[in-house]
Amino acid sequence: MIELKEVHSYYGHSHILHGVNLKVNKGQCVALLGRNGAGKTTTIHSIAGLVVPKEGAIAFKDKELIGKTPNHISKAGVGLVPQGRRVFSSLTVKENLLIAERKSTSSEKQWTIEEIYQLFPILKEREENMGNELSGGQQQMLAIGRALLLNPDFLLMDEPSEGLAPVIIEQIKNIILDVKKTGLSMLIVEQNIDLACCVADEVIILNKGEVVWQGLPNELLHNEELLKVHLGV
Ligand SMILES: Nc1ncnc2c1ncn2[C@@H]1O[C@H](COP(=O)(O)OP(=O)(O)OP(=O)(O)O)[C@@H](O)[C@H]1O
Repeated sequence: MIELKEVHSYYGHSHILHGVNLKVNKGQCVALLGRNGAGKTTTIHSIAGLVVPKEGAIAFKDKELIGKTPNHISKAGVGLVPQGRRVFSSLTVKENLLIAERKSTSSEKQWTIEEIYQLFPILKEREENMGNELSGGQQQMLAIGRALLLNPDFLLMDEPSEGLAPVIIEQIKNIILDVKKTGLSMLIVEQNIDLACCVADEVIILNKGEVVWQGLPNELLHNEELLKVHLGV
């Protein structure tokens, strides 16, 4: 589905990604973990076209993404649930969803607003509320709903649990599992190791812009050394 080969990304002269290699297969959910500043968001932004890598290759369904605009990459089928949700605060829930609705020519699944409401019943109840009247968890649901309405084949999620209470994180975890059941391929950046290991088929650890470990969630959870050295647990 998507493969990054030797990706090098920079902010100005700061060299952030030092040859990242990773692959997400069709229907697979991969979690990207690492300490603050490891380069997780930069990796996601390099795929979405928000950062343009200077070297390397990103093949998505056999087409090269590097050099394409974020709009082109989105239309090619890559969805993004950004860090901090970024819902439109001065639009209602329904308006936030309506502006995201788009027919896809590539995706097998065509999401409707009604299906988003089935996934998140609370959004239906709040459909006339403004974006800034929602709780953090509800905003996260809206951000995921908006991304799904663009009918992606591959979804990037940047820290979906950030700043949320444990009970809401549990809900988000179940939602990610529900979305996964639809067959959508996903790459999820997370600080919450339990959430990541519960939803992911495979885990990748980044450190200083390089992949330092890759394996199964269970292998990570039983590797105290790895947890301590790279994740500070
Ligand atoms: N816009 C920017 N300009 C300059 N440097 C940046 C910019 N955004 C991020 N960086 C730097 O790039 C490095 C990687 O940041 P990135 O946000 O990718 O890390 P992360 O692993 O997602 O961390 P976090 O968990 O804190 O979000 C950090 O050293 C950060 O300070």
